[in-house]
Amino acid sequence: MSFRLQPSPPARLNRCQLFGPGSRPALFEKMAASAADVVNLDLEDSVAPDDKEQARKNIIQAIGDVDWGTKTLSVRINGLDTPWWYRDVVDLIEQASDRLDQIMIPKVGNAMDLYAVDALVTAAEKARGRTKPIAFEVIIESAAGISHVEEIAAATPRLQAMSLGAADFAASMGMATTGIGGTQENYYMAHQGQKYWADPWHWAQAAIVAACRTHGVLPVDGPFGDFSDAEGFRAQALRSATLGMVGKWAIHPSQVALANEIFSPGEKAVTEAREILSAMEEAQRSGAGAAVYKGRLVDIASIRQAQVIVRQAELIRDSAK
Ligand SMILES: CC(=O)SCCNC(=O)CCNC(=O)[C@H](O)C(C)(C)COP(=O)(O)OP(=O)(O)OC[C@H]1O[C@@H](n2cnc3c(N)ncnc32)[C@H](O)[C@@H]1OP(=O)(O)O
Ligand SMILES: O=CC(=O)O
Ligand SMILES: [Mg+2]
Repeated sequence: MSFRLQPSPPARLNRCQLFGPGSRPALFEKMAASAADVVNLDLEDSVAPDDKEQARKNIIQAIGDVDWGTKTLSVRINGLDTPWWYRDVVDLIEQASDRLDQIMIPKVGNAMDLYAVDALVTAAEKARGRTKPIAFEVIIESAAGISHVEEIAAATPRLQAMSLGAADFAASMGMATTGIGGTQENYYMAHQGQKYWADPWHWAQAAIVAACRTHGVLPVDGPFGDFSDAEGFRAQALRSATLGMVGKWAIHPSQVALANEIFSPGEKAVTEAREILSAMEEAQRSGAGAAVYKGRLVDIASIRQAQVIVRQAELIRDSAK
């Protein structure tokens, strides 16, 4: 056990991040009215090169005009390998209202990428006299990004969340797929004539969760492209939640309720968690470090597990007030 305590991530809900292209302003009110905790207005890959400037203007206008309620309002800027990103940052900070909470930076490859964006954001914020600092979310979606995931997670105190971008990640890694996330037909083990499918995203997700938990950042699962496959989305999201991720993207409104359901602990889980905490309080009062709950061992580590569930339930309850 390190003597350094694991930092807590930002205490905000991030069960679902709903995306929409900045070039489709007709979607903005619908995104604001959705049940997603986070809205990501996109300037990057869902916007064609000829539409970039207009999309930027649409987004800047909408940040001030639309009632975004209590959502975390985020804009995905263009990648650092494009001619658009610095203008995205400067125009957003100089021209958008202070309602903007976060900038999402795609295809981050190392900590220096974040240093560069941080420097630009810091200067623009000072020039504008902006008092609410812009938060960052990054997308890990390249071989370089996953190789440097820990230094990226530690790169700046602005960093609040980190997502896995399965589409670009697969491309960068040279994976033999055109799907966006989910089960991959050819990724299986064969045993006694049966196929057993494995999860090709698992190792990258686990690396992201570990880096995020080490540095107090929210780990998030990215897109699931086949929005007609609710069961596939559910299976992917359940695996992510089990690994420690706090939420998942929605690239279509039909995925929002699913993500919210899966990343909200159910009543049974919350009741069990509270009962474990009570059982442990009881045990500790009598000087014991362990107890039996429903026929199984619970100990001091069980308190920490149960607290994860109870804290998330309380966050959801408080956000509904
Ligand atoms: C790999 C990555 O980088 S993923 C992240 C970037 N990608 C994106 O941002 C894509 C986001 N999603 C979209 O652009 C769209 O949902 C699409 C293109 C996938 C499908 O769009 P459509 O063909 O309009 O979808 P569909 O007809 O099923 O829409 C149903 C309803 O939901 C609305 N809707 C569609 N997408 C969204 C959205 N992202 N947010 C809110 N509402 C939406 C439609 O306007 C429509 O509303 P209506 O019933 O009032 O008419
Ligand atoms: O940006 C997201 C991705 O999957 O690529
Ligand atoms: Mg991408």
